[in-house]
Amino acid sequence: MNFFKVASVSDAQERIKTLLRGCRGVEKVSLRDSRGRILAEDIHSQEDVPNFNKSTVDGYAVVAKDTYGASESLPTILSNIGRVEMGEEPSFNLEAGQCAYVPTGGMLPEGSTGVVMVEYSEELEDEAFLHSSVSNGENIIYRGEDIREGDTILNAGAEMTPENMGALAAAGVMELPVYRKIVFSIISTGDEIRDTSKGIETAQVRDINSYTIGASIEKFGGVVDSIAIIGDDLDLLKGKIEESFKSSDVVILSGGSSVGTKDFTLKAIEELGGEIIIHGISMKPGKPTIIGRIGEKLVVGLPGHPVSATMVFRALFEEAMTGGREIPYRLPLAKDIHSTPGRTTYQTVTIEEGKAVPTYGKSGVISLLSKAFGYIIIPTHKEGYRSDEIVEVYKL
Ligand SMILES: Nc1nc2c(c(=O)[nH]1)N[C@H]1C(S)=C(S)[C@@H](COP(=O)(O)OP(=O)(O)OC[C@H]3O[C@@H](n4cnc5c(N)ncnc54)[C@H](O)[C@@H]3O)O[C@H]1N2
Ligand code: MOO
Repeated sequence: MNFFKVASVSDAQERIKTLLRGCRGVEKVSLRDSRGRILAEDIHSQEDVPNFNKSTVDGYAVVAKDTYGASESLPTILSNIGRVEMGEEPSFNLEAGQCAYVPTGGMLPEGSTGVVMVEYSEELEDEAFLHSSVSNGENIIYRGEDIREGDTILNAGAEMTPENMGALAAAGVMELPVYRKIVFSIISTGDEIRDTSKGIETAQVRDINSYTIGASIEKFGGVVDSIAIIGDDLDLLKGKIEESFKSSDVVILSGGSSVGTKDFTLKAIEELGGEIIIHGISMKPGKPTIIGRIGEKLVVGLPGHPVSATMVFRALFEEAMTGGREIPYRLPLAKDIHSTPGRTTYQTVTIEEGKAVPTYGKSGVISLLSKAFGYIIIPTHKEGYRSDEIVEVYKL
């Protein structure tokens, strides 16, 4: 393999980001179906939330000043002028010397500046004895206090979390523009690869990569359109890539990226008229990675080794697809780690007694990942980390 163009991890990430942007259209989805989607435009509120002054307690709406000095032994006595019903506008206003019963969430009569909780009151015919004072604004949410008409509720790029969905629901935004999900096809290559629950012959291997990559695509908000296993046959591979691109934005290949005589990924991209953008990344594991394009579409050849394929996919696509990485845990290291100079090392770790413990294994061994808690990234220029240094651990 000619690694004369080996790229840094950050170069490769930038290329992927740019290429994915080209595939990203915008579509409208209903608020109910928006969880996990990324907003394509800022969303402004067309209304005040709430659209009335409301009580946050069951109690008596008052002019706060009237209650000043009220206590258990010396109540304020106010004229009780009515009851507010939930969901209804009160038919009266409140003036000094008056109070009115308002349930939690009920609309306050105009003139109210506080609400005394019901447990500090006694109602006697058309009067209420209030045994506690309230300050101005106490127990009230004012019109527009939550969201004001014209406010930006969410910015473009925001992820639609349950909480963000709540904010849009409050303002009645029932349909929203989100980025279209990126559509992927996965092709696992190799004469030895099988996808079956039945027995396999000696020297055959069960397909792992379409599972790890497929699930990662969905986790990062993409769609898996098709999955195929193709033997080491250049024409079959070319045909499958062309077919996949009829309905996908990105084709992910695994295997066949290294130097073996049957490693066809490079040839397939070139013979389909594509361009090789990156061949080789200074990353460990995952050096023999290929990034190419055929027209506007992106083709990525991941190394066949399952640990490498999974880690490279995450390194290249997580941020580009989700807009950010999850915040890492900051933990002390249990022992020294040495890394390969000139390569960004993705080092798996477990956690024991609050410390990150590096775990080692070959990149063909998937249990290295399934047993790990997460990984740390050792930058190219670092030779490693010392025991007890604080490191950032990303969860797998
Ligand atoms: N002479 C050299 N040999 C290798 C080099 C090198 O620089 N010089 N690099 C090694 C590294 S590092 C990696 S990573 C692999 C990458 O090889 P390929 O991308 O060509 O992958 P394959 O040879 O097809 O497969 C490698 C290994 O992984 C297994 N595999 C492949 N696909 C799957 C799958 N879908 N599910 C489960 N396992 C899979 C495959 O059976 C092989 O065992 O090259 C090294 N060699
Ligand atoms: O890059 Mo290989 O991906 O180190 O195992």
